[in-house]
Amino acid sequence: MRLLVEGLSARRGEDLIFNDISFALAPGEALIVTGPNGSGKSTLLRVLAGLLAAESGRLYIDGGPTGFKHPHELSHYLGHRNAMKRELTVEENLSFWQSFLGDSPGGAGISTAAAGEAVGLGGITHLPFGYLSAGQQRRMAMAKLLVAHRPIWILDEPTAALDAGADRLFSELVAAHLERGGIVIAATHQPLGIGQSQALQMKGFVH
Ligand SMILES: Nc1ncnc2c1ncn2[C@@H]1O[C@H](COP(=O)(O)OP(=O)(O)OP(=O)(O)O)[C@@H](O)[C@H]1O
Repeated sequence: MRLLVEGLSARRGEDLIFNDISFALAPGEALIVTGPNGSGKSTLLRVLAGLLAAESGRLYIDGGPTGFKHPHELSHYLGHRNAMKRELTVEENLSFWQSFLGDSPGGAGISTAAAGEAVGLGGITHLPFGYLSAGQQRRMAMAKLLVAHRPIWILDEPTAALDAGADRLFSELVAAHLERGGIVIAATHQPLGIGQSQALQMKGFVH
């Protein structure tokens, strides 16, 4: 399976934020998206995740699983926000995402308890999400990536608010996903420590 992006452009309001972006990612490959604030990294990721419509271009899967309409059905999206309800426990939040997302063909997510363990917070999944510290909340948002199988991980500033230990843990989770033949697209201002990857430098407005 390959993820192919050809001539993608996107508009926000009146402005063309980026134009003619193309890349191809095979299993085990990562794309790191960099660029100054406002250069369009989040916009690109949201288009890839199916949350925003592209102005032009296309995004498709070559080979691999069938029976889906858009690549976002094969993708996890971790945005700036953690997408968890503060009043629900961590366990309830992860269970919601597990059943809402379901597994893509070709794999299965791990249990919510195992995902809590995997991000180093196994003992506190019974707590309301809102009780957790900012870094713990981000770790739990990462656990969401593990409870449902999705071969493509789209990550927007995944390590913001993380301490050095969590940074390392996150690199390990991403590396393991790539080793299993996953694909990763990450926007970041800091290195993710995942070895070889493709790079895309966003420039900002296209006039
Ligand atoms: N809903 C919107 N309507 C109009 N313009 C928008 C909208 N959302 C974002 N923009 C503009 O699109 C541009 C790209 O924003 P985007 O969030 O993609 O940048 P970014 O590279 O991810 O920035 P950062 O590094 O600060 O997260 C910015 O100039 C922003 O003001």
